Amino acid sequence: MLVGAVGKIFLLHLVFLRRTVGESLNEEILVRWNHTVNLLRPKVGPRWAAFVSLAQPQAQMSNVLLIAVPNEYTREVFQNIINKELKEALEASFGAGVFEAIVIDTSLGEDAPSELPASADSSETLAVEPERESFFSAEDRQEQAPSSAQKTAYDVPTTPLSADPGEDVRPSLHDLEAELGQSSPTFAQDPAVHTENFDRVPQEDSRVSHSQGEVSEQATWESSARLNPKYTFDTFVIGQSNRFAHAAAFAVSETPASAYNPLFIYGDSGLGKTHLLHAIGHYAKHLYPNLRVRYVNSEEFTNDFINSIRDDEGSSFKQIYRNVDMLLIDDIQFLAGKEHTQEEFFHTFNALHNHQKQVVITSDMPPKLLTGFAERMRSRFEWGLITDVQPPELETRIAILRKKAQNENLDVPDNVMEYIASNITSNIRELEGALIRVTAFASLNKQKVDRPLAELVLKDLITDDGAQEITATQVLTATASYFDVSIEDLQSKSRNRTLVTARQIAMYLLRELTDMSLPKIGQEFGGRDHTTVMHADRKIRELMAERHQIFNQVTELTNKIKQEQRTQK
Ligand SMILES: Nc1ncnc2c1ncn2[C@@H]1O[C@H](COP(=O)(O)OP(=O)(O)OP(=O)(O)O)[C@@H](O)[C@H]1O
Repeated sequence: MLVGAVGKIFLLHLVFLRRTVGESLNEEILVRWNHTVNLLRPKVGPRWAAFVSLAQPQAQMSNVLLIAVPNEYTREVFQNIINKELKEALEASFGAGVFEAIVIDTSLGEDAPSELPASADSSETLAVEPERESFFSAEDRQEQAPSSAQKTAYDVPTTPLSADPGEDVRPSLHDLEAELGQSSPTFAQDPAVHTENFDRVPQEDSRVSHSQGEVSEQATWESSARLNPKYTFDTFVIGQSNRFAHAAAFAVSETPASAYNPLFIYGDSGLGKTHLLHAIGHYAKHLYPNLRVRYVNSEEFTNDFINSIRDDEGSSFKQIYRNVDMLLIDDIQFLAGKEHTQEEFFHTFNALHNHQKQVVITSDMPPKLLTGFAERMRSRFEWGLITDVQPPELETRIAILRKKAQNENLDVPDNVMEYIASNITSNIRELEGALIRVTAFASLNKQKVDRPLAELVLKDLITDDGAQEITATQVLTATASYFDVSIEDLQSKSRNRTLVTARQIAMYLLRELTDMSLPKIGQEFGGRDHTTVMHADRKIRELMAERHQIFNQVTELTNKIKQEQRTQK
């Protein structure tokens, strides 16, 4: 009963959030936020008041208020310099027990300062306590993060706003409205406040260091969390299509098992679900270094389960999956119809949930539409928060390409990014693939990247393919015939040089041209591990920019597969 009620409350939150995030922000939150801002500005003084006006409330979920700020630096200011004042103002406006989750939304202010003002020794306008100032280094951050011994439920306030329905601890909206007055400006809407102060911010001091992307790739991947170092919040571009999912993911990392449990993210292939899942793990581990996080694809979960039965090691399976603080499970749809694995997952889920451990799930469908799942399983998926990711709109696609180019040190003019982003619209993996091809071709031929070159390279990739899907069989058949080998050869364990290349190219093409997950692709090659597929994918991407032959082989094969697909329509 209680559980059902909790589920309903969270679903109501979802509906509420949809409204607040997707359309207009709930008026009550705005009023309370304006009140917060009014309290905060005089307390923090002119230097930091300008930062306050850059923030905007996004939504309130239970006792968590999501606040968006334009960049990491502003977040640091909120979290470390004016945090005490913020908490007091929030309490006065939203009531006791409400705490903030601060997310970054770059669209909020491109002019916002991204560095610490040189003269900002903090003593000028706000008496900053030494320990808060010291938060400006990554090491300090680590030191201040709670150790597992100190933590109870990750040290987050646990009193939800509505903990006791009979006792509303919030100040009344009426009081706040009265206090604010009808004509009181919303600071976030006041352009004068946005620009005020920032012109004089010197561009120096890089003490704000973000270590989450700096961890050694090998070390991280090999750790039990199994997180891909490239998939962090830093590398994730926020747009209209994923804003809500990002905010929810962020809140979960900041307050595991407190904000929503489970968090269920669904959407079509290649739209960033896996990326968000890994980002949650990275950031949660960054904030709580002792947190035990485990990322797993549902197919690997199935394999682990089956192997544990085969090897009579059920207890070690339970040990692995039930002794985590955060389970990140990808592509849950692959458990469809797998009765016994589902049963095991059901118990794993219950064990974790009952012990206030966070579960995050991704899927290609919302829980209600997941076929092949027991009802009790689906209803559990609905206990927490459900959110989707949509295909990104043009601006976000361009921003993703820009970020990708920046991360990989690729020099790509704007009009080329626009061309790619205008033509590849529904899958971010394909978007990235197109960018790689164009830059690889330019590098191989020592040409500069420009629009005619992009059109030439992508002429066969950018076609109206209709809804027809490319299948694994098509890719394997085409690759085998191209290299004059058999499909069995591709699937074999042979290390023959030609076969290794052919196999890796086939894996790369399956990744780029189909919706198949890494484990699923591995299965097509005699049950190889998903990390082998990841390795092949990365290797071919690199080789395409280094070796003409590989670039040509990949391009010719892609064209061949696409042509076949068109003739079949
Ligand atoms: N908003 C984003 N910002 C930056 N990169 C993104 C974003 N969304 C997706 N990507 C990139 O697109 C690629 C595909 O994303 P991802 O694997 O997370 O998709 P997915 O939804 O999990 O797909 P599938 O369901 O097929 O597993 C990844 O390289 C990821 O980093």
